[in-house]
Amino acid sequence: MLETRNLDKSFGAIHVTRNVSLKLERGERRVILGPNGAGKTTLFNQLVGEIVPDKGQILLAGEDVTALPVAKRARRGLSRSYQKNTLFDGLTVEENLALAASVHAGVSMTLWRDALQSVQVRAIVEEVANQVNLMPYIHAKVSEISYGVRRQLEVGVALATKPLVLLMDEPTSGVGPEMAKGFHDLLAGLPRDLTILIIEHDMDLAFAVADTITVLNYGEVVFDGLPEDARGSKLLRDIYLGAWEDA
Ligand SMILES: Nc1ncnc2c1ncn2[C@@H]1O[C@H](COP(=O)(O)OP(=O)(O)OP(=O)(O)O)[C@@H](O)[C@H]1O
Repeated sequence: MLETRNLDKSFGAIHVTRNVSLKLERGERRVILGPNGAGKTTLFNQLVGEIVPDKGQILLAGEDVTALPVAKRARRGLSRSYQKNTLFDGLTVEENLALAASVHAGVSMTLWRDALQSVQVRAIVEEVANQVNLMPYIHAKVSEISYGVRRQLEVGVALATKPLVLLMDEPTSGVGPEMAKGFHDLLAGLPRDLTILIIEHDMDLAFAVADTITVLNYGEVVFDGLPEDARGSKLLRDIYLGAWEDA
């Protein structure tokens, strides 16, 4: 569903992505691990089209999207849930979801309120709000909801575009342990045919949700395989996981 072939990127003398080849099957949930500065976010930026790779290819559902700009890639089904806040504070949870859904549904709007008049948009909003447990906050303004609920809404906004592939950059950063556990439950409730790629620093969460794990170091893939093999690998434990588990 999502594939990179020999992706390579340098910023001047810094080689940040080194010959990265990944292949995610439909419905696969993969976690990307790696120390600070390993090149995880830079890889994501290339996947969504914010950064152009120097070499290599990116394929989405079998089609080469390497040259496509961000918006066109998104329309093909690649959606990113941002670590930075991309919500409209003055609008309600429902309205934020409706705006994202209207883009997918191709509903034309002269006013943002028009989005909620569409039956198709309303159906997506309801479905997504249930999936990410936002019903209790549906009429609250974004400025009134907690940080943790905002993070849920960011995932909801990404889901409302009905993606084939969802990219999440540290979805639990800055939330407490209880919220992180809630996020695990949230992921468990998402459609099994949705392909998900997550950058995650919380090791427990990473091992709990991942079908597969990729470890990056200095921009290079140093491990690609099953979580149980990542846990069992002495090299990885010593270099990456050990240090984090002891922290
Ligand atoms: N636009 C840029 N220009 C120059 N160097 C950059 C740029 N973006 C990233 N880098 C460098 O590329 C390297 C990889 O950064 P990146 O943010 O991708 O790592 P990361 O694995 O996501 O780290 P973290 O876990 O801290 O978020 C770092 O050395 C960073 O300083």
